[in-house]
Amino acid sequence: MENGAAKPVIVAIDGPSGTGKSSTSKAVAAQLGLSYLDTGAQYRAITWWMVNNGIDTDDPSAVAAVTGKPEIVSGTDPKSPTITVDGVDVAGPIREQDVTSRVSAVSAVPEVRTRITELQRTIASAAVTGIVVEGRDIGTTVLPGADLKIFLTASPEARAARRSGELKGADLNTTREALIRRDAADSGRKTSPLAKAGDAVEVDTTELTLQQVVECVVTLVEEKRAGK
Ligand SMILES: Nc1ncnc2c1ncn2[C@@H]1O[C@H](COP(=O)(O)OP(=O)(O)O)[C@@H](O)[C@H]1O
Ligand SMILES: Nc1ccn([C@@H]2O[C@H](COP(=O)(O)OP(=O)(O)O)[C@@H](O)[C@H]2O)c(=O)n1
Repeated sequence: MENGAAKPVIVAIDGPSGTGKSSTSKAVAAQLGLSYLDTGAQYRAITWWMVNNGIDTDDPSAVAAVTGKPEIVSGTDPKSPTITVDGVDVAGPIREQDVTSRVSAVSAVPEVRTRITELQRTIASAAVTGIVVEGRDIGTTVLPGADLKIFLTASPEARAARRSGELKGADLNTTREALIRRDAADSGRKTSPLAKAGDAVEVDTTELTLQQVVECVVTLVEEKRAGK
């Protein structure tokens, strides 16, 4: 590139809930001076809008009909990522139970996926130094040409324990069941299911600390940049 500027690096991190995608992606992006995009937050944001506007989230045609209405804006600084819907900060409300229980149904609607995927590609192509994008279908569908693809896994027990730790007072078994149900819905849908790309590096985080996972991914990015 001109002026010796490095080519932007695109990192795709996929995997089921509680495997450490968000924490790993933010830390890797911050450490390497890259942007960061939480695509799950975008699906949660559109779901929040549907719930707030009385749309029946179990009716795919009702969801499809209004998919273009909300304006979703993601701030991509890994040190303070933001998400707004029609100018309203929804970072808190999108983590609430009513959104979590409906997001898989909304995100399975093809019109929703087309719209959010376009948004994701626009954000990724604008990242000057590069970006870490985390989700379910980034390596397979959104950015199949990513420089590095990571697929994080962890046992359901470890993932449920991590999530229960966040949701104060939540019962471990209930959290585990809800998490397994959401994984099944996300993996089983027709359009862009949760899946490992053929060329993704799989990292099982069950026995690793967050710091170890971050170091592993940073090393892989640096190796890619060095052309190894
Ligand atoms: N390797 C790890 N070991 C222990 N806890 C972890 C690890 N990775 C992430 N966590 C914790 O687990 C929870 C879920 O992590 P998160 O990054 O939100 O996962 P995801 O984005 O895949 O759902 C967070 O509280 C996070 O601090
Ligand atoms: N690229 C993506 C990211 C999330 N999603 C959907 O959005 C939901 C919420 O994603 P998330 O990353 O916030 O979920 P957690 O793993 O943080 O609980 C997932 O369960 C999927 O239904 C998706 O379909 N595709």
